[in-house]
Amino acid sequence: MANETLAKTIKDALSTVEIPGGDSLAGYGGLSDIIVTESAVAFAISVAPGMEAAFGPARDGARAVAEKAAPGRKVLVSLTSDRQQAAHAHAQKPAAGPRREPVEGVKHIVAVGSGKGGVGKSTVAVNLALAFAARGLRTGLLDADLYGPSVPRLLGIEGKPAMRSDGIFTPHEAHGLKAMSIGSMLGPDQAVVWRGPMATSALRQLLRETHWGGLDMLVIDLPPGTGDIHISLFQQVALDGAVIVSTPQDLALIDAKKAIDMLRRVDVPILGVVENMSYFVAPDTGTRYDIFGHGGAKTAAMRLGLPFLGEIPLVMTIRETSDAGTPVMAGNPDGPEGEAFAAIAGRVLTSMADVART
Ligand SMILES: Nc1ncnc2c1ncn2[C@@H]1O[C@H](COP(=O)(O)OP(=O)(O)OP(=O)(O)O)[C@@H](O)[C@H]1O
Repeated sequence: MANETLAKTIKDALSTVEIPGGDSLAGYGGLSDIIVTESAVAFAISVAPGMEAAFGPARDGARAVAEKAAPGRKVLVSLTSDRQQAAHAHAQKPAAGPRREPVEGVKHIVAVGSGKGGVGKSTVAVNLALAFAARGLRTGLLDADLYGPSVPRLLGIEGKPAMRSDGIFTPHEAHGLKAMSIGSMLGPDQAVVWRGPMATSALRQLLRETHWGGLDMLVIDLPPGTGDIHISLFQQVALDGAVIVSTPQDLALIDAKKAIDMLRRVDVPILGVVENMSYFVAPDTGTRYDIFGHGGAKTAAMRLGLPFLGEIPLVMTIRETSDAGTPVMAGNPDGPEGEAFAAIAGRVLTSMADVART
């Protein structure tokens, strides 16, 4: 069935779902558009603050109806009270919110974030995960970068993950990692239509409705910047901490500081800062050039009292191997770039142990 036809079928079927007050969900003003992709169906139900519990049965009913109408697709239904979300996002210090729950079958979770896009956050996240795996840790990678999911390309994975009959995903496996990407749930250019609450809910379900199968470490590649998705993730998931990736340029550092500020406000331990594209190594001569004012992130980390985790040079091999779906840590772990990532992974583990002690 075409995606638009299926969206209409689901909308019609929602007329059988009752909301508090006795009306049907199909006619309710707080129901979002129904987004249908090849692998997923997503929609949001916005309710007035305080009405979440009352709408719980409607959400469950809506999910059941949509699952019946769209067998084989993951159904993501978010129930949100928009005003509260907005208040959380902009409050000086967001409320601790609901309990921070561990993820079943996952011992440790590390998020990788950046102040802005394009600084190499996904590249660092993937290679960091591979470096953990190389140390013998059972490692997973969750690509939460809704607006530029790059893990499928970086790991060379294609298609949607398998889903069990109970709706739980079986993650992809690549280079010894278990991997899930929000990208495999979206069609091309679809991120923009996923409103904040819907994206948040999709992410929560990806995290919690995947059979990770016993992991020592889960690395989450966050979307760039700071927003509702981050805050809701930080409020709901027990993270060991976050790694911030920045380039040495002043502007990237200003944004990185904003991300650090947000993490502090939501009480997420900051494990340290990685400087990516730290210096340029000429491919022909191997000569090193500090063209971006190398060292900016280290200085910033020291000023902010944060561990500096290491620097990664700007080298063509990193880009080429990533584009080919075999990141350096998978293809050439003993080369200089691989060693840099391995050293950073070691410092992240030390930092996690330090945080756990305090
Ligand atoms: N150290 C590096 N040397 C050379 N190229 C790099 C390096 N780090 C990242 N790149 C390249 O820069 C581009 C952006 O990297 P990446 O996708 O990891 O950034 P990002 O911060 O996750 O961006 P976005 O937020 O847009 O997803 C990619 O083409 C990647 O291969």
